[in-house]
Amino acid sequence: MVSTHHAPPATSAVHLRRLSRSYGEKTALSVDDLTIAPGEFVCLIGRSGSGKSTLLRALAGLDNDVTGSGHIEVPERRSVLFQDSRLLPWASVVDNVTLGLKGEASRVAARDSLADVGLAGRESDYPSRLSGGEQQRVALARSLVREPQLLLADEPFGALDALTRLRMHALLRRLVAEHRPTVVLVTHDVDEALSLGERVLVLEDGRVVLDRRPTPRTAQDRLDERQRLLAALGVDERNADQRLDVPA
Ligand SMILES: Nc1ncnc2c1ncn2[C@@H]1O[C@H](COP(=O)(O)OP(=O)(O)OP(=O)(O)O)[C@@H](O)[C@H]1O
Repeated sequence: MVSTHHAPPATSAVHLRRLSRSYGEKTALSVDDLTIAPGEFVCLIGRSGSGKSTLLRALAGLDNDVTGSGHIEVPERRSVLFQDSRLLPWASVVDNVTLGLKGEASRVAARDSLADVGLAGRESDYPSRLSGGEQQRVALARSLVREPQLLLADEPFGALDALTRLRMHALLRRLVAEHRPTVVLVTHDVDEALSLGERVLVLEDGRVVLDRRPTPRTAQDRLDERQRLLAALGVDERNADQRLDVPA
C-alpha cells in the first residue's frame, strides 16, 4: 500500500514514483516517475484500456489498491469531474453545487460559481430541467467552488455535442486561467488534448510512452505535433479519424 502525503498548499505539485496497479495478472498502471508542476494543465491520452482512468483514480485517491515501492504525493484539495455530471436529481442546482459544504458563505460562493459558468438565475432549477451541457457546467461549478489545487477530469466533455464541447473548452480555459488549479484531464481526442493541454502524456499499457509540451507557433507545427501524438497512439496518419476508444 502506498502512503499518500498531502503536500501543503504552497507546493501543490503532483509526484508519482514507482507506482503500479494490477487487476489479477494484468498490470493496468506502471508509472516510474512523474512530476506535474503546480498550475500545469496536463492531458492524458491513450487507447481504450491504456490505464488513463486507473491513473486518474489513483491521483484522486479513489483507489486504495495502488501498490509499489514508491509513493503518490498529491495536493489535499482535489475535485473530480466525470463524463456524466453525477448531479443529485432531487437536489436543486445550488444545492448540488454546495453539496457537503456548510454555511451562508458557501451558498454565496456557489452562486458566484454558477454565474461563472453562465448559469446565474438557474439556482433553483432541478437537474432534469437542464441540458447535458448545462449539467456539466453545474458539475464544473461544484468542482471549482471547492477551490481545488488539483482538478481531475475523466472525459468530462465526451458525451457532449461538438459545438457544446468547444464552448466548454473556452469556459474551462477561462476558469483555469482565473483559478490556476493543476489540471489532469483524460481524453480520447487528440485535438482536444492539443487545444487544452500545456502538456500531453500518451499512455500505453499503463506506461507513459510520450511526454510532450507542445508549443506550436504555426499551423504546420500543430499538424506535426498532432501527427507525433497519433503515431505514438499507433493511429495510421492517413486515417487520422480512427477512433481511439476502440482497443488496438
Ligand atoms: N475493476 C477492474 N477489474 C479488472 N480490470 C480492470 C478494472 N478496471 C480496469 N481494468 C483493466 O485495467 C486496464 C486499464 O483500464 P482503464 O480503465 O484505466 O483504461 P482507460 O485507458 O481509462 O480506458 P477507456 O479509455 O476505455 O476508459 C484495462 O485493461 C482494464 O481492462
